[in-house]
Amino acid sequence: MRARFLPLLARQWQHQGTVSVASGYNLLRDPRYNKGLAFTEKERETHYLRGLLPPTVISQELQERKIMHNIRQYQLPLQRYMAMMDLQEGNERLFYKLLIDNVEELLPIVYTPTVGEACQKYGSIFSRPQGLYISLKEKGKILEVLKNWPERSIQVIVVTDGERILGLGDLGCQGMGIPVGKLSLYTALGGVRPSACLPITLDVGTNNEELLNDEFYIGLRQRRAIGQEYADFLHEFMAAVKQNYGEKVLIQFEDFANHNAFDLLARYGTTHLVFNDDIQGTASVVLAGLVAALKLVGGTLAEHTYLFLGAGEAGTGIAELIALEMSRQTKTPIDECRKKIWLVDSKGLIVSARKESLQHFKKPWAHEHEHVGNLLDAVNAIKPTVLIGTSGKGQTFTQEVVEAISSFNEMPIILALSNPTSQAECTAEQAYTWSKGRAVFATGSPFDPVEYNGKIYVPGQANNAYIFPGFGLGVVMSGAIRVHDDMLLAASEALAQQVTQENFDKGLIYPPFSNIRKISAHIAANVAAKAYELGLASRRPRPKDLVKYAESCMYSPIYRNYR
Ligand SMILES: O=C([O-])CC(=O)C(=O)O
Ligand SMILES: [Mg+2]
Repeated sequence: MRARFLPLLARQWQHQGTVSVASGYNLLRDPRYNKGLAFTEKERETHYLRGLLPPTVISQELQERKIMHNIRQYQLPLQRYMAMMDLQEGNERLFYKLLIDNVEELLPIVYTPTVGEACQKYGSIFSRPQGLYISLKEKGKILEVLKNWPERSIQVIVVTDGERILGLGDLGCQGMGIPVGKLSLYTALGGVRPSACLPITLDVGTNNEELLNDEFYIGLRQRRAIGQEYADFLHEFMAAVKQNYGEKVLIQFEDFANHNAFDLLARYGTTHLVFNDDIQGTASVVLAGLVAALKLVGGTLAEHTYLFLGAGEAGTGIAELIALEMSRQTKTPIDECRKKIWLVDSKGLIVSARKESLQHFKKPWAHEHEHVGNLLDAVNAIKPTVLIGTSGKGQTFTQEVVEAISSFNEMPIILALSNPTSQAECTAEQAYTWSKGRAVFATGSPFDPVEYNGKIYVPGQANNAYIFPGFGLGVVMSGAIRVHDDMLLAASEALAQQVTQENFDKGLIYPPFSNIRKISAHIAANVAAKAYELGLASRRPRPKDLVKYAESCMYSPIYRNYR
């Protein structure tokens, strides 16, 4: 049997202390090593593939052209999503090659918005499981479950409990599409090795009646665990992760509901390497966009007035990072800076009279003001220069709202951040039309360029996908043991620096995704530099050129030659 080992596999398995046999047939079914028709004659000979493949040998480039051609034949985004997932499960390198080379076309398929629809229909489209499912059934055995995952050296975990998937609400166990999608971006956009990425869904039940009654639902059929039961389960999970993977695994919390997200970040921020993408990643990307937007609109951060619709993770996270940066720039206490930022929630403007009844994460934003019941009145009362939507509810920036903010701003900055597309506060077309082409506009989900009065307007995509892959790479490559707010500011600064004059000329406040690997390398380098500066980096010695080092760490999807 010895001759049947793949040298590459044999080495890795020996390292893990296991001995397995990769015969030619199994090799074709191992997504990590499969190359399909791109196996060379020599490889087919040495790795027992003769007869298992048709005679033709083709290049990875031709495979790529073929798959793109096939994917474009599908009319429905969900079909394209399923084709991409099949490819990921069949030929991992080809999947990443495709995603990297066609990032602008494929991002909306494997990620927002299509991934949202995929989660909603996950039970029906489910074919091969991806990621690790840890349900309440595994309580007391979470460490054992982690050990069932085939990889040992994990660098990044993205974990959800499915309670607030994008702006779509509680999708229970079917939220798995999100960690899978986020980690695909960690690899494609940030260059973290796929084998070092672990998507996890914690199934603590769901309160989504439709799913509970759906015969195809894949999760536990019970209502959500809450209170102590929830806290204990999460605690077991967090402890097991640290025990199994050590201190330097980055745990990204994703799409948890507000009532858990802030507490989890606070509780584990001092003992684990944790990052909440919806609070911190979104904040970092939006701050970068604002800093860039100031070059178009003028003024400093502190000279602007901000109004948010939505006071959850994204809203308060962004608000806090803006205030932090403002405080730094002006050397003013952060409390003072917060006064430039106003938030509206479902009960109206957040004002001091409401303070007692507010959830703790909203309290810092309760300023002196009379009661204002809705967004339009708040816009007229506060007269913001920047309007940011983070409520998860679509079509809430109405024509009146956009016209109002455009009436007292030459160039209002309007960010409609809620995802997916159906939940966007307004569309790109609405923003440009209602502001008469004057808005500096970006959205969370992708929107096509819009023609208005004979001019083309290109909306930017203010999505945390710009930040978390590079941020994660920076954390991992420096061996950081904790996340610090200054590292988020460093990521933000690096992203803002990547916006070119050519982008500004098109009204863009973010660079295009086509350059994302280069952008990620700069973000990673800036984040790592900050981690070293703060004494949080454990990788010694510090590489001299961090951008070069980041680039050298990045995974390449080009096929390897097997001896
Ligand atoms: O996934 C995305 O597109 C951005 C995000 O984190 C969210 O909306 O929760
Ligand atoms: Mg999210």
